[in-house]
Amino acid sequence: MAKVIHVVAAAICDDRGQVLVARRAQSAHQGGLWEFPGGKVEVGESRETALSRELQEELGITPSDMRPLICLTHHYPDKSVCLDVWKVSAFTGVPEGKEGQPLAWVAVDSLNPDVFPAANAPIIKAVQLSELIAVSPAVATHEEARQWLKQQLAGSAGILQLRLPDWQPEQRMAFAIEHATDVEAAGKQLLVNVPVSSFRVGTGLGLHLPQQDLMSLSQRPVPVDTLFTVSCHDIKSLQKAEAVHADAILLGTVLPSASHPDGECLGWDLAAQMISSVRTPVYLLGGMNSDHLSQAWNAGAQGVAGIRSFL
Ligand SMILES: Nc1nc2c([nH]c(=O)n2[C@@H]2O[C@H](COP(=O)(O)OP(=O)(O)OP(=O)(O)O)[C@@H](O)[C@H]2O)c(=O)[nH]1
Ligand SMILES: [Mg+2]
Repeated sequence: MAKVIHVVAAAICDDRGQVLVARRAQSAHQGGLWEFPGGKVEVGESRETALSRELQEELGITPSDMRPLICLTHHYPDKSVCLDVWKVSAFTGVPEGKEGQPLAWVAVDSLNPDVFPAANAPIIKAVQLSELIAVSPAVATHEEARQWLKQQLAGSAGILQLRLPDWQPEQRMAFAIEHATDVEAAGKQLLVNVPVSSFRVGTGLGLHLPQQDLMSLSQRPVPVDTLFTVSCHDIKSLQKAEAVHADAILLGTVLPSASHPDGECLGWDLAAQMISSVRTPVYLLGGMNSDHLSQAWNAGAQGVAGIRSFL
C-alpha cells in the first residue's frame, strides 16, 4: 500500500462559536473544496512545529493555544492521508489568505460536510461536539433526576446523557421529552439511553445505545440530524460503531471508578491504541473527570464522559 502522508491541520475557533476555513485552490488535490488550514509534516518536524509553520505560511498567524482534536486516516483513490487536526483557541497575527485562498469564519453548527473533502466528516463532528459528557447517576425518583439535570444545566458538560437504569424506557423517554427544551435553551444536547424501539425522532433528543444494542444494529437507527452515540468496550464494537455511522463513541472502562471499582480496565495505552483504530470521535469513560482532559486529548480522544465527575 502507498505511504500514508502525515498532514497537520487546525480548527481555529473564536469565542463566538465560529471556525476559520479556507478554500483549496482549484488545481490542488481536492481542489475547490473548503478545508481546515494546514499541510504536510516535513521530515524531522514535530506535529506542533509543523502546524505553526503551516499556519504562518498559509495565514500569517502563530498559534499560542493549541491541543489535539482528532486524528484519522483516509484513503483517497490517488493518495492516503493521516489528518492530525488540532484545535487552536488563541493565536497572534491577523489571518489572511497568504496563497490567495479565500477565508471564511463559519458558525460551527452550520459547517456543511458536503463542501469539504470526504475525509472531513468526522473532523466536522469533532469540531461541533462538546469535550465533556455528563452521564446521569442511577437515581430512583423524578425529583432526584430533576435535581441532577438542573445542576448539569449550569455545569460545564455540553452533552448530558440520561441513563436512569432503574426506570422503564418509556419513563426515561417521557422525562427526557419533558426537559428537552430546557436543555436546548441552555445550549446543551440531551441524549437518552433507551432501546431503538422506545426512541422517538423529532423530539430534539439524541439517542445513546449500550454496546449490546449497538451490536444488533444493521444500520444507523436515526437520521443524520439526530445525535447518535454508543458505548463500546472492545475492538469489535468499535468497528460496528463505525459501520453504523455513530456520531461519537464512549469507550471504557479506562480506569477503575466508583461504579466499577475492581473490574478489568483498559488503561491509557490500550485506550489510545483503540482510539487510533477508528475515525469517529471517542470519549473516554471510567474513572474520568475534567482533570483527565489533557491526557485524554493526548491519547487521541474527543474528551471524557463521567457519572459522578461533573457534579
Ligand atoms: N490542509 C488540509 N488538508 C486536507 C483536509 N482534508 C483533506 O482531505 N486534506 C488532504 O490532506 C492533504 C493536505 O495537503 P495540503 O495540500 O494542505 O498540503 P500542503 O499545505 O503541504 O501543500 P503543498 O503540497 O502545496 O505544499 C491534501 O491531500 C488534502 O486533500 C483539510 O481539512 N485540511
Ligand atoms: Mg495546505
